[in-house]
Amino acid sequence: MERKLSSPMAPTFMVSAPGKAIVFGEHAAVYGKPAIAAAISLRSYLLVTTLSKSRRTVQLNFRDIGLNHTWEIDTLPWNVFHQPSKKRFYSSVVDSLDSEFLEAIMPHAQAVSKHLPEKQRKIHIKSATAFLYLFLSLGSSKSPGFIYTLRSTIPIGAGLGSSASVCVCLSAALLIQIRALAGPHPDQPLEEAEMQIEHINRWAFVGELCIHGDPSGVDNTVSAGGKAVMFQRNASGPPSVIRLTKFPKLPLLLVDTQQPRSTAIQVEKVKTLKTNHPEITEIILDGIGKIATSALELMPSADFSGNSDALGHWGTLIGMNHGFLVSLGVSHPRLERIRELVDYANIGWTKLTGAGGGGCAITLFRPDIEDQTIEELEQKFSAEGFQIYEIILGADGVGVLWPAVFRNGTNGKAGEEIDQKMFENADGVEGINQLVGVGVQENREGWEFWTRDVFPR
Ligand SMILES: Nc1ncnc2c1ncn2[C@@H]1O[C@H](COP(=O)(O)OP(=O)(O)OP(=O)(O)O)[C@@H](O)[C@H]1O
Ligand SMILES: C[C@@](O)(CCO)CC(=O)[O-]
Ligand SMILES: [Mg+2]
Repeated sequence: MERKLSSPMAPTFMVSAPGKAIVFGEHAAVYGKPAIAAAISLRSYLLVTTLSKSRRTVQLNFRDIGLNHTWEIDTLPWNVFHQPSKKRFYSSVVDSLDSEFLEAIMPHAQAVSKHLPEKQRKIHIKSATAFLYLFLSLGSSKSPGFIYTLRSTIPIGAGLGSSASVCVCLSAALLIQIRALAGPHPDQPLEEAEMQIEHINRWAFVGELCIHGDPSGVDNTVSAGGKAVMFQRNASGPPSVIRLTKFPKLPLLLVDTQQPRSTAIQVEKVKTLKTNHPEITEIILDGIGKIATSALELMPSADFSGNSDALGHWGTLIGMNHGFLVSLGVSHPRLERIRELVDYANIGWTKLTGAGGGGCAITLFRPDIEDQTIEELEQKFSAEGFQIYEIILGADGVGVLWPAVFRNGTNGKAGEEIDQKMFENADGVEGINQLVGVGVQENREGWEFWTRDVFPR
């Protein structure tokens, strides 16, 4: 059965999904080793506006990367996607990309931002490809016109799962539009909510495939489900995912090198190393997996507040994990500089997080470190051009604001629509958070999440 995207009368709505920090196991996760990751309080927000019946266009307005492109719905390659032999039904499990689909999309994705320098254009093409693949897989040629406006507070290409959070937003929005999802609502049975998260997650993975090449699926899994997970890819079938209900409250600092890089390229680097030095690389990847397993074993007994033993064990594992990642060639001099500054001060353990090659590092502080010592370190980071993020681990997963109206009158009149221009023009991260940030208590009103609070913050 083919489902139609919702009618022209549908109200404007918004979806949101978090970024993530991988605490243990990046890169090894691609090769089926376990990884531990947590959703963070930085998020992406996608506003979906339905156009009047006569305007049959779809507009992708991805403000953070300066992408704004409109396609005529009738000119998109629906015939290729909807061939009887290939039709991807809304409930299918898709775990690889179809080369014929990609070929059909390519001219439409490449039509974006023709006049930009190659590097920037590549970013646009990746996002447009992910969008078109999902839109054509899930939507219908009879679709009314839409505008998809996206803003994110997650730095792009910094290892914090920006791509996955965008893909989760796109997947959730499209599945809502074809009415393949009920809820979320507060009295929804847990099992039903979990199934819907999984549905969103699977299509988000397809988006990640368009952006990354060979993603393990850990980023979209933790972004969709929120909180924290132990994730392990299986040789066939879906990955094994354990939701971690007792994730410790960690004294953590997140530092961005501001050195951009692409996850796909870093993953490719490890692949080449594995081809050239299969045995040694396998030992390293296996070692990383053992670290994640060991960290998980420590967790049920770990009360990290004031328990220096448990904290110290995790710290040692963080240091070892980083060492292995250095051996895989995915660190960067700027990441090593962060580690060096923390090591000199002897106040904690540092590892890169995400794909490396730049991007972010996490530092776990030793117990009883004076606030002043941390402040001094933060000043050094700022002076050397590093950016510090304050994050909370264990954030909510994907959520919906339906309809997208202000509930309490803090930002606009209660009941007034969050219109596209207002959202588009929100001033930077602060402006986005003030307008719609679900981390801001007043803005949470009206948002519904499929995830439940499994551990206290
Ligand atoms: N806010 C955004 N707007 C539009 N596209 C985005 C946005 N954030 C990420 N993307 C897309 O995702 C790509 C970056 O993904 P990439 O996987 O390289 O980095 P990341 O997801 O931030 O880091 P990691 O995968 O290591 O956690 C960009 O090139 C762009 O195509
Ligand atoms: C580097 C990697 O392990 C994590 C990227 O956040 C890639 C992946 O698992 O898809
Ligand atoms: Mg990514």
